[in-house]
Amino acid sequence: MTQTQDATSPQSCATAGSDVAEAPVTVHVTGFEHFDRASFITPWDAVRLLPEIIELAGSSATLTRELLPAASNGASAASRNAIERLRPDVVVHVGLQTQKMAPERTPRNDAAVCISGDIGFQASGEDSVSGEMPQCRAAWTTAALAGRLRAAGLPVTYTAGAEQYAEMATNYAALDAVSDMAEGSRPVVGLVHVPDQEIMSSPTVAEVLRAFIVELADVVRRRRAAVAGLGRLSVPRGNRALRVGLTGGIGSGKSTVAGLLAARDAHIVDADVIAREVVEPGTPGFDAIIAAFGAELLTADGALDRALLAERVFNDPDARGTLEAIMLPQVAQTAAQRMEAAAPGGVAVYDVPLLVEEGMEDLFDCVMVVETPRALRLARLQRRGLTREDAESRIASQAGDEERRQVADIVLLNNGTREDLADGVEWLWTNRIAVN
Ligand SMILES: CC(C)(COP(=O)(O)OP(=O)(O)OC[C@H]1O[C@@H](n2cnc3c(N)ncnc32)[C@H](O)[C@@H]1O)[C@@H](O)C(=O)NCCC(=O)NCCS
Ligand SMILES: Nc1ncnc2c1ncn2[C@@H]1O[C@H](COP(=O)(O)OP(=O)(O)OP(=O)(O)O)[C@@H](O)[C@H]1O
Repeated sequence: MTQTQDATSPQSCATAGSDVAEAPVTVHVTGFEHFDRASFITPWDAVRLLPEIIELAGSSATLTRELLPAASNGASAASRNAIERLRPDVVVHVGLQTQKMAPERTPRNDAAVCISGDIGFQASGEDSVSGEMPQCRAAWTTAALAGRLRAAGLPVTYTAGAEQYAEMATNYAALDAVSDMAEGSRPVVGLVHVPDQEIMSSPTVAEVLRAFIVELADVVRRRRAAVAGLGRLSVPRGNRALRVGLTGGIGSGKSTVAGLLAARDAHIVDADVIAREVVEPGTPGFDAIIAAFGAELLTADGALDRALLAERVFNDPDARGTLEAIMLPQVAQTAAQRMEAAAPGGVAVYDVPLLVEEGMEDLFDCVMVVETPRALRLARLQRRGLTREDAESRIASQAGDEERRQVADIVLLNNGTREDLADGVEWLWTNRIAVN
């Protein structure tokens, strides 16, 4: 039979819950002093315009500010120093946008957005940073936050990231500093590139920064609520759609649950659907995959041979990593835009198999995990045409039930009939989703 289960017990923790939700969030924001050309000062101008206290739904963020030297060594040291001294919940580095942008997709808890406007300025000399870029992976956080700011009408583009110059040195110093800290006490690190004030006024940039800080502070609040065992749903979200992350292992029944939620007017975004769109023939994703895996992946009619690609990637973690590095940032970018299209007060659901693997949990107000015994999943996948071996290798490529449970606010056990599942979703909708 189907059972629904809260990962937490909100009623018994009501008092502690309000303490956690209302606790202020500390934010350290830095901006750069002038580079070698005096007019390029927007970062610090905008940072100075930020209020000392930013209102959050049911809480507040308190800001400290710091002017960083433009030289990379000085900026890195100052950044590291501030993190170690202040131990803020959030660090935001604001730097100048250059025309050269390269992927910023670190696996750590950072987020980078770029305010549109290309000023064609390129830092040089001691501003450059040598050494390896941190390990690259999908930047869901980046894409999601940029999507949210854009949905709020702010002039933000998602950028794949920044070149290696002073600002990146600062950001990497911050990431290095936080990765030395114990898990759980690490600040969320955000990076913003802003255009010169001739392109965008400092008050507009400050407004984008404010919204960015609200989103990062809410990531912190949801993480706190989850760690305290209260569930992310306990954090007030203000007047926007409820963001639900729906996940589960392959064949667990996510799409079936998404269908049941759609019947209640939830706005559904499906990662697997987007993952097909971004590799249609003629897309940059398609070209990148052929360049990485070879033309033998083409079918007779010029499309991607998905079965052959599946055979390659689900038996070879390196190949899977290559495919994910190409696809996941694009999937994230589209998904974030679609999630934010949900009306305020509505429910937006992201049906995504790799929520846990990609560390997306704290971006959602609620993480719903569908769990089904392995034997049932194997049987369902074989009915769908996968061989037992293929089904096993896909399951082995994903996180396990225990890892998904660790991040769940709600676990939905799909071990009964479809009617049982529908009853479980009905209960959850009425008692957990609709009441929020
Ligand atoms: C390898 C591909 C071409 C196989 O296509 P196919 O049509 O057989 O499967 P489909 O895309 O419908 O995915 C079915 C299921 O496989 C599992 N799966 C897909 N990609 C992955 C992955 N990278 N890691 C683990 N499981 C995966 C998911 O549970 C998914 O629901 C395709 O899965 C793909 O492009 N994967 C890479 C993109 C990706 O990681 N997508 C996950 C959602 S963002
Ligand atoms: N309770 C159930 N009883 C019988 N069949 C079910 C049940 N739940 C789901 N199914 C079937 O199992 C299969 C897998 O379900 P579904 O497609 O919803 O899973 P999924 O988690 O979205 O899979 P994927 O990871 O491949 O996207 C489907 O054919 C679905 O109709």
